[in-house]
Amino acid sequence: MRNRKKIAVVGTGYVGLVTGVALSEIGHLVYCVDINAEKVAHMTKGKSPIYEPGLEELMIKNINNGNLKFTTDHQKAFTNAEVIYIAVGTPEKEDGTADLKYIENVCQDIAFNITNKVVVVTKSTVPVGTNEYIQKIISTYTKVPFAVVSNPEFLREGSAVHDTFYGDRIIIGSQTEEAANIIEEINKPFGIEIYKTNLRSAEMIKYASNAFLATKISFINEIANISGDLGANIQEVSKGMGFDKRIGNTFLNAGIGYGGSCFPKDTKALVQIAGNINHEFNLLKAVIEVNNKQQLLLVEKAKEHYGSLKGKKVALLGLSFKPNTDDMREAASIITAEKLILAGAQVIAYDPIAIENAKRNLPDAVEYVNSVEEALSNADTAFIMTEWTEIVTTPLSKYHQKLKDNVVFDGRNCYELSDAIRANLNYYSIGRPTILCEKALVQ
Ligand SMILES: NC(=O)c1ccc[n+]([C@@H]2O[C@H](COP(=O)([O-])OP(=O)(O)OC[C@H]3O[C@@H](n4cnc5c(N)ncnc54)[C@H](O)[C@@H]3O)[C@@H](O)[C@H]2O)c1
Ligand SMILES: O=c1ccn([C@@H]2O[C@H](COP(=O)(O)OP(=O)(O)O[C@H]3O[C@H](CO)[C@@H](O)[C@H](O)[C@H]3O)[C@@H](O)[C@H]2O)c(=O)[nH]1
Repeated sequence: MRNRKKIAVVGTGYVGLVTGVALSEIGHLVYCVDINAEKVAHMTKGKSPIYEPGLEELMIKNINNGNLKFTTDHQKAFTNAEVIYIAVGTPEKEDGTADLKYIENVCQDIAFNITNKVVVVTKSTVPVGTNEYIQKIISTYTKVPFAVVSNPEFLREGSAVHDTFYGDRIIIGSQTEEAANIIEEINKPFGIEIYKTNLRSAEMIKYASNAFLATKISFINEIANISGDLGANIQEVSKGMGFDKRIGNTFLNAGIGYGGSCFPKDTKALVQIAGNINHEFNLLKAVIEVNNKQQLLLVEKAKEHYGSLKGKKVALLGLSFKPNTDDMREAASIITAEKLILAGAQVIAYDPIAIENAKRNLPDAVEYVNSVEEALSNADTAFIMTEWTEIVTTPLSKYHQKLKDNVVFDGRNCYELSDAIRANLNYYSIGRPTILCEKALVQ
C-alpha cells in the first residue's frame, strides 16, 4: 500500500480496538497497546474481548496478513510510529467531571517512548481544552517534535464496525494544517465526509452531539409519558413527527431511557464543563433528570398494577444497555433489578450475550437462566429491558402460555398493541394505552 504508516493505538476498548482493526484493514501497520495483559494475550490469539458484530473476523484477517499486532509494551508500539491514537477511557468522577487520569498516563507513556516526529490523535471523549493539556504534558517530558489532533469518535456499540466504515462524518480538529492533512489522508479511504475545525470545536462537537441525542431521547420520553394517558400512541406520534426533515425520523424511540458508557457520563461532563465557565446548563440538567426517572418507570408501573411486588417472580429480559452488545455500563436493567429486589421481588434474568458481564453489575440475588422461555416458565410477570431480536421475535402467545400472572411490562415497545389484545395479555408499554384483558389475573 502507498503511504502505509506505522500507527499505534493506545487502549483496546470499544473505540481503540475497532479503530485499530479498521486502520489495519485499510492497509496500515497497526500496533494496539493495552496495559491489560490478559486482554492482549486474548487478542493476540484472534479473540475479541468485546462482543461487537463483525469485529473478530476482521481482527483475524489482519493478524494473519501481518497488519495488526497487539502488545503491552508502549515502547514497541511507539518506536518509529508516525501516528499515535489515544483511545483510553475517560470515565466520570463522583462529581460528574471527566476523569483524565488514563489520558495523563498515556501522555507520559508517549513522551518517554516516541523516537521521531509523530501526530498524537485523541479519539477519547475529552473536555474542551484537553488536547492543549495533552500537548503540555507531552512537551514537558520530551524534545521529540509532535502535533496534537482531536478526532472524536462517533461509533455506536453493537454497530461499531459498520459505523467506522460508513459513519456520517469524520471531525479533525487541529492547530496545524500539516497535522490535519496527515490525519485527513489516513481517513480518505473510508470515503466519509471530513470536516476540519480547530481543536476546541472538535472537542465540543463530540459533547454537543451526544448531549443533543440524549435530549432527543428525553424529549420523546416526556411526550410518551403524557401520550399513553391521553390515549395517543407514542409510536404514531414519533413517526408523524419524523416526517418533518427538520426533526428527522431517528432517535425518537421512547423507552426506559438511555444507558451505556457515553450518554450518561458525557451529559454530566458537559454540565460540569459549562459550570466551569459559570453557565448553568439547565436544559441538559433536565435531560438527565428525566432519564433518571425514566429508568424507574417499569418498576413503578408494576407497583401500581400489583400494589406490592413482594414475592413476585419477575423475568428480566435483556440486560445490556442496548441490543448487540455485552456492555452493561449504565444499563437500565441494573437499577431495575435493584429496585425489584428492594421491593421483595425475585429476579430471573436472561440476556443472549451479556450474562457474564451482568453478574458483575446486578445484585447477587438475581438468578440467571439460558433462554427467554426458561425465564418466562419460572416467572409471574416479565419486564422487557432490551430489544434483542431473540426477545422481540418471541411471540406474545408464549408470554400468555408461560407467565403465571399473564402480565408483561415492555420497556422498549417491542410489540403491537393489537398483538397484545389478540394474545389476551395484560400489557404495559411506554407512551401507549395499557391493555388490560378480562381474563388476565389482576391482583
Ligand atoms: N464505547 C463507545 O461506544 C465510545 C464511542 C465513542 C467515544 N467513546 C470514548 O472513547 C474512549 C474510550 O472508550 P471505550 O469504551 O473504548 O473504553 P474502554 O474502557 O472499553 O477501554 C479503554 C482501554 O484502555 C486501556 N488503557 C488504560 N490506560 C492505558 C494505558 N496507559 N496504555 C494502554 N492502554 C490503557 C484499558 O485497559 C482499556 O482496555 C472514552 O473517552 C469514551 O468516552 C466511546
Ligand atoms: O431512539 C432511541 C435511541 C437510543 N435509545 C437509547 O440510548 C442509549 C444509547 O444508544 P446508542 O446511541 O445507539 O448507543 P451508544 O453505543 O451509546 O452510542 C452513543 O454514544 C457513543 C459514545 O459517545 C457515540 O459515539 C454514538 O454516536 C452515540 O449514538 C441506549 O440505551 C438506547 O436504548 C433510546 O432510548 N431511544
